[in-house]
Amino acid sequence: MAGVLGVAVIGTGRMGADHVRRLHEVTSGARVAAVADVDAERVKRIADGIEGCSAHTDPAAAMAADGVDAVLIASPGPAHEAALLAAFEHDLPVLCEKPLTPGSASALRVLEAEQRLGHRRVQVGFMRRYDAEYVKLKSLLETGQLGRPLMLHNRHRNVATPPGFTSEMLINDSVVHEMDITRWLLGQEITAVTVLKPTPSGNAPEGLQDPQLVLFETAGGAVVDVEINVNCGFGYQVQAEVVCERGTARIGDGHSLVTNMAGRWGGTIAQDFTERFEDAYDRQMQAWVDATRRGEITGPSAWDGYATAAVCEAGVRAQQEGGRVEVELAKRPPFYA
Ligand SMILES: NC(=O)C1=CN([C@@H]2O[C@H](COP(=O)(O)OP(=O)(O)OC[C@H]3O[C@@H](n4cnc5c(N)ncnc54)[C@H](O)[C@@H]3O)[C@@H](O)[C@H]2O)C=CC1
Ligand SMILES: O=C1[C@@H](O)[C@H](O)[C@@H](O)[C@H](O)[C@H]1O
Repeated sequence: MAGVLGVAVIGTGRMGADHVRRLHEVTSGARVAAVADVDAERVKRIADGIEGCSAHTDPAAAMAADGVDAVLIASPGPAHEAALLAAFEHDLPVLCEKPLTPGSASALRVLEAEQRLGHRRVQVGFMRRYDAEYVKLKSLLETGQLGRPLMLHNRHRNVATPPGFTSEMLINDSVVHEMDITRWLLGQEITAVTVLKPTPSGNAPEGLQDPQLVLFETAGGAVVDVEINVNCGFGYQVQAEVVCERGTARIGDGHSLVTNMAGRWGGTIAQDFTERFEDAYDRQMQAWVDATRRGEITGPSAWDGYATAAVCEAGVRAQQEGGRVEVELAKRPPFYA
C-alpha cells in the first residue's frame, strides 16, 4: 500500500498508550485509526485525543473499523493469541508486543494459523534488535574479527517491580528479552536453561525470588549468563558483554554523558525501559510501518516468539524444579526459514 498506514492499537495501558503517542507524534507514514481496550473510559480518553480515531472495547471491532490496515497488539500476554487470530481473520499485518503468547502450545497455534494464511503477517516487539548499541554489537560479531563467541554475559536490572510481579515473570517478562537477543546475536537456538537463586534481596517484595542468575546453553556450544535483578533500586540497566576467541565487546554502560563536578565524576542511569529503549521503540515502529507499507514483513517473526516461549517454559521449570532443563523445540518450518 502506498498511502498512510491506518493502525488499530489493541490495549492502551502503559505500552499501548506510549505506542499510540509514538504513532501519532513520531512515526511517519502512519496514523492511529482505532484503539481498543477493555477499559472503556481509558480507550475513549485516548481516542478523543486523536482526530479520526475510533474507540472500541472489543479488539475485533477495532480491527474491522474504517481505515484500519494493520494492528498493534499491546494488551497483556494472555490476550495476545485471541487478538492475533482475529487479525489473521482480517488478513492484517501485526506488530505484537512481547510475548507472542505466554506458552509454547499457544505460540504453536499462532504459527499454524499464520502458515494457513500462506504468508507471514506477524512481527514480535523484541525492540532490543533496533537498539543502536545492540545493532553495532551484532554487526561487529558478523565481521568475524573477534572470532567465535564463547560466552555472553548479560545484566538486566529494573528499579522496582509493579504490584503482582511474580518469580515466574522474571523469566517470562524480563529474561525473555535476553532469550531473543541471545538467539539473534549468536544466530543459535538455546538448548538448555539452569536457574540459580541467591537469597532474595531485602528490596524484593515478600515472596519474590529476586535476583536470579539464569544460564543458557546454545546449539553452537556457547554459554550465556543473565543477572536478572528487578528491584535493584538504583536504575534501569541492560548490559551485554560477548567474550569471543580473539576479543570481547561490551554494550550498555550508558556513558554517553560523563560529568565532572564537586570533586566527583559520573553520569546518570536511566530509570526505566521507556527511557533506555526510547530510540529502539521508535526505530522498531518506523521499520514496521515502512515494511508494512511496502507489503513486507521484517523483524522478529512468530517463530522467534515461539522459540522464546519454549525457552521460557524450560526456564520456569528450571527455576521451580532446580537443575538443568532442556528446551523442547519443534522443528522450524521452512515457512520461517
Ligand atoms: N517491549 C517492552 O519492553 C515491554 C513490553 N511490554 C509488553 O506490552 C504488553 C502490555 O504491557 P503493559 O502496557 O505494561 O500492560 P498494562 O497493564 O499497562 O496495559 C494493558 C492494557 O490492556 C488492556 N486489556 C486487558 N485485556 C485486554 C483485552 N483482552 N483486549 C484489549 N485490551 C485489554 C488493559 O485494560 C490495559 O489498559 C505486554 O505484552 C507486555 O509484556 C511491557 C513492558 C515493556
Ligand atoms: O518488557 C519489559 C517488562 O515487561 C519487564 O518487566 C522488564 O523487566 C523489561 O526490562 C521490560 O523491557
